[in-house]
Amino acid sequence: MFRRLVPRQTRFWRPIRPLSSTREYLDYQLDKVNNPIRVPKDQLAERMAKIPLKNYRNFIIVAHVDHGKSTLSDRLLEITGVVDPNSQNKQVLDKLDVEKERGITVKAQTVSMMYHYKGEDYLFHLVDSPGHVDFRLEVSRSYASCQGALLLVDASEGIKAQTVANFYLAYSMDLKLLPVINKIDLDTANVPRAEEQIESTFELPARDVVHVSAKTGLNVEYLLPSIIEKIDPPMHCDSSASLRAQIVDSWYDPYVGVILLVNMVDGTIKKGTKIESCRTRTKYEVKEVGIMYPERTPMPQLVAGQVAYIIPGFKDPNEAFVGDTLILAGSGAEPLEGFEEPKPMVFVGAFPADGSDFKKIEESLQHLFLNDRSVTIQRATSNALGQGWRLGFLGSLHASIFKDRLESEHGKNLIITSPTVPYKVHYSDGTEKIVSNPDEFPDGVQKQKIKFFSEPYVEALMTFPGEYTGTVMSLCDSHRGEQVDLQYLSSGQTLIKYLLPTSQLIDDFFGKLKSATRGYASLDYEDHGYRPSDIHKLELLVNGHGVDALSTVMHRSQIEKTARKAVVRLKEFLKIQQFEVVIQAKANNKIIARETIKARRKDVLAKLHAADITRRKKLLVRQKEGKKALKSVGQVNISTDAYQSFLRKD
Ligand SMILES: Nc1nc2c(ncn2[C@@H]2O[C@H](COP(=O)(O)OP(=O)(O)OP(=O)(O)O)[C@@H](O)[C@H]2O)c(=O)[nH]1
Repeated sequence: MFRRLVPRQTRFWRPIRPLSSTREYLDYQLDKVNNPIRVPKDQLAERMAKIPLKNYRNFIIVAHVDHGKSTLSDRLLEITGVVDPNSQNKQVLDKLDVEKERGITVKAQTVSMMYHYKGEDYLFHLVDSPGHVDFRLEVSRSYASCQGALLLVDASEGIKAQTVANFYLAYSMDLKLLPVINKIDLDTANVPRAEEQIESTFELPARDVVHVSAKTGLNVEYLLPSIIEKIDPPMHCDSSASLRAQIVDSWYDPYVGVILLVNMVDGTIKKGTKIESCRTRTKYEVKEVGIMYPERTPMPQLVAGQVAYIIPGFKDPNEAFVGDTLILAGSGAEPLEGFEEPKPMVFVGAFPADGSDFKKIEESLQHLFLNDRSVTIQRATSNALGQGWRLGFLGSLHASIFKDRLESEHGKNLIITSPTVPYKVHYSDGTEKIVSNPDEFPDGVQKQKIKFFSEPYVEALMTFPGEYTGTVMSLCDSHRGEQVDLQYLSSGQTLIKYLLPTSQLIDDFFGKLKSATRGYASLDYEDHGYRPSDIHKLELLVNGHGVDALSTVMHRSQIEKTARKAVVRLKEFLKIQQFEVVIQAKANNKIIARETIKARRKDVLAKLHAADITRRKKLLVRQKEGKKALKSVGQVNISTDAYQSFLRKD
């Protein structure tokens, strides 16, 4: 009889605390027969209200990119009945289109689960966090509402750079770590090696490691008892104290306006509660409260220890501040400590192709901003492109994802300039200025009062198979890198640390590293401050007029090659003009490269039969419309397409 209770796939099963003996494992299986672990949806509110704080578990899943966080979340949601295992809805927590398209997590998402174990109900709040370094801030904010973390490691890849970085972040925030080895179903899985790495790198005992396959679901259900046993409840929270709820995330819904995800630290909140923002001192009356299950599910009230949503009933995204504390109106309760402010590493300019779209695009930028507080937005003006915005991002993946989100909404209506890093200008009188718009970078006579320039650096940590050591070192050297550390690990991997200019990192350094190591390298980095540098502005001129939106700043060693390439590319995209056009690249008051486009007139009617009047009119109207999409620099009209093609990476 016992044999039937133990599924065949449990040949992979090994003692997992708290099921550390066969006896306990069988008890668990029998208990499950009598007490289903799933809580029926119609009993949710009633049973949730009775769960004591000691039965709450708030945890996050952290791992290197692609090690299976979102897949594991899917399985946990299925086991606890939050989603139907037969539904086609995969990667439930990757909600943004860009996440589904690219298969990566960009936003941390929270979901609640209820679970019945050994005669008691438990309430879990699970956070699926992004793995990529660019989203570190998003991860660290999510940590604030968690007491534990599942540290997921791919059985065939082992520990990678971001596993290490995420481990230290979680460790520094005092989270209880539960090591999990995933993808044990793969032929290439090497569980003993991954265990050995977890033990030697993180000093987490191998006997605590749970082996799972998030894809097939193997062993995933045994993670839930481990979470209960190993991760502490949020005992610092107090539902009898005066309300204090911290805003963890926010997003916009066209029907109900702004929605806030809050970490309930103290007190309770329900529909009709009058709340106050500690930051703006504005008061609101709560319209709805509830949990993410995985969609918004209204509840009669929220209590301390929960991570859940509230609808405060306002529509202006600018009123919501992540990190802000909400208290009972007029209670005077002390605000909670806020979050670290985002520090943008990459900037781009964004301009509407047609100036009349400015208001519409600005509104949608604000909605995107509401959902991604790591972006900074400022209005900016360009001589060539008119009024637009300067956007700041945490890294190049972050920038490219935000750009995708904007482009999918505004398509061809937006021109986005090349990414740049914030450079520093040090003046002779001791003052400093950060310049994040290349066009504002001092040039020519403006340089007289300047002592020197400096540029931001990162300390990059890379891991890859030992055979690529030489290739990676020459890649780093050719990107102005400076070696800091080199270690050969027992697993046959090399770990190196380099100081790299951030400008080099954002120029698809990771892509180059991946192709140099046939996809095996992993990269992590942290800010390393500014270092003096021989940097200059490279300007593109069309018939003697500077095209400010195409200016870039770079190290002296790159100027000549970039200048030659740029004039050829711009010539290619400007193509047909009605008179001769001279394209020049200028740096340090010197023309470095030049191309000329010979005059040519395009006759749209050339191939048309003289009598075909309607067709003739149509073509002339189309030509007129085409001209509207042109932006004029000096006497030369540059089409939106030409800007977009030039600025697109080849
Ligand atoms: N064979 C196998 N594949 C898995 C398993 N778990 C996840 N995968 C696959 O690994 C890939 C990455 O999985 P995700 O769940 O998207 O990984 P992630 O860690 O959420 O990725 P990011 O959010 O981008 O950091 C997908 O193709 C999954 O199908 C597993 O247990 N076995």
